[in-house]
Amino acid sequence: MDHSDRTMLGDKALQSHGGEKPHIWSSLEGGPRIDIGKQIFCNRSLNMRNIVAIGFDMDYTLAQYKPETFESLAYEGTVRKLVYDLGYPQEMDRHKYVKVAYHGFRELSKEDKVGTYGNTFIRDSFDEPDYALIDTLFSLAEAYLFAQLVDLRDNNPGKVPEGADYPRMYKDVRAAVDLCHRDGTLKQVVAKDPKRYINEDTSIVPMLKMLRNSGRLTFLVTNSLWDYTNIVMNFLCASHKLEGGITCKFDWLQYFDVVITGSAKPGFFLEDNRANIFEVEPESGMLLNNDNGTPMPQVGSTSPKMLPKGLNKRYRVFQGGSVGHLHKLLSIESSTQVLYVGDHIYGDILRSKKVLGWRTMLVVPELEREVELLWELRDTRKQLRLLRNERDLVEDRVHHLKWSLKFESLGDDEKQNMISSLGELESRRDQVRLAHQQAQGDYHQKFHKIWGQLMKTGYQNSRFAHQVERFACLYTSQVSNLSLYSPDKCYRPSEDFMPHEFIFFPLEK
Ligand SMILES: Nc1nc2c(ncn2[C@@H]2O[C@H](COP(=O)(O)O)[C@@H](O)[C@H]2O)c(=O)[nH]1
Ligand SMILES: [Mg+2]
Repeated sequence: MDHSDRTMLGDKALQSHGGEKPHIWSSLEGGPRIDIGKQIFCNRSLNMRNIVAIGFDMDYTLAQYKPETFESLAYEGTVRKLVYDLGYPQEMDRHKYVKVAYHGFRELSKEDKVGTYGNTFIRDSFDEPDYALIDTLFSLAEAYLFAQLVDLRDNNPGKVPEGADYPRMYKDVRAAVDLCHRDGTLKQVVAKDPKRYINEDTSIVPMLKMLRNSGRLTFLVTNSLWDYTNIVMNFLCASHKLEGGITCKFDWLQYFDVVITGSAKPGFFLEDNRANIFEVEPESGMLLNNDNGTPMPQVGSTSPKMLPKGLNKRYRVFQGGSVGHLHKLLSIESSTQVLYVGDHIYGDILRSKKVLGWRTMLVVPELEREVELLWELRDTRKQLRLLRNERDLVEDRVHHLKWSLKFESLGDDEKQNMISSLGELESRRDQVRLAHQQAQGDYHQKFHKIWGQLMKTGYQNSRFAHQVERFACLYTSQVSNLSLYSPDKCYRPSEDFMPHEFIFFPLEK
């Protein structure tokens, strides 16, 4: 590994977020070298000095679920509901992949793809209700199961319940997944053994402490309800202490000025949302009426019900409400003073940015490997560009020869020479085209066997990348990457390039 490799990749050994000694910016070892997979990327300038409050989503942002256990839990829970409540058969093959242009597990031919989706590249038109968006990791089990049912219906139509066409099957899967999230199928099991389902991240507490020491307010806004939130946050913020035998049920609340559970995002971000807000009594989970965050007496009582003794009143937990309540509780004067970190481009990022004007940071766990691979495959990319340039060059020469043969008055010898050159060039063009296609396919498969690069569709940015660019001011692979940067950092976007400017750049080094 040469020096530039070390600079780009940083020192992994120093940055183990799951390890005992988290490496954060404010520690003595903290500094400018950051592993590329853990860097924070910037779409729009963001000066952290202007940020007064930093908020976090919980599920798949602070809490990263383990795919090998959590996704199986979601998948199996959903299958049980489909089989026992909705009459679907039990046998469904598990070990295949799906892709948008697949029908079940059958890849659509080019013609079928055009027939189904049209041949234009309209990134924004694939919206609900005609399309289902798989844009949160929670949706994976659902997408996989639906593909299995499509296969089952095509191959064994008699085995799916009568009248179950594709739309109905999707609705059934959706309903079963939804129920799994509401009736305890997932949460009861995770709550019993969080360590089995959620990654430990010992950087979270130091990150929150650093942000708070820098004078920032911190808050949590999650769609999960209080009982589950308390279990997950206890695990994330106190698991190492719990192992020492200390039970610290609400200690984690000290890291947040306000906690809002059951927030019903994205509706939460609408300023005209009239949802009621309730204060949660942490011990009992009881909901207390309040007036815009101010405690009020319950009917039959003359004084507001106070939280249990010993629980610092400064730490406040709520359920429901809207962004208006939150701004009031935190004394936020302008939306641009708030940075919100979430994993769901639609539920967390799009509305909060577009409607409200909050600054946003999207967490994309797949990005870590994607960025590392981009770095590892830089020579391959250079080869691809060379092949592409060669293909263009040969194609241009073929066109030119064909034109000359058609329109120039040529002597017999000259014409013969041109015809044989044309033959050679056409065969070279076919070779280069094939080599380019194969190299391009191999390159994409390095990222994901079926999907290829997350942020690309061929040479263009994917729909997901397009949304990230539009709505996420910052994006990164893990929430705790924030701990690797100064809390006063001024994030600046990279320079924009138009296609004509690439003429002047040498191929990547
Ligand atoms: N009722 C449903 N709940 C769902 C579904 N998918 C996810 N979820 C739940 O939402 C929250 C997400 O919390 P956040 O911290 O990311 O805001 C979590 O409790 C999930 O269980 C669904 O399809 N239906
Ligand atoms: Mg989330």
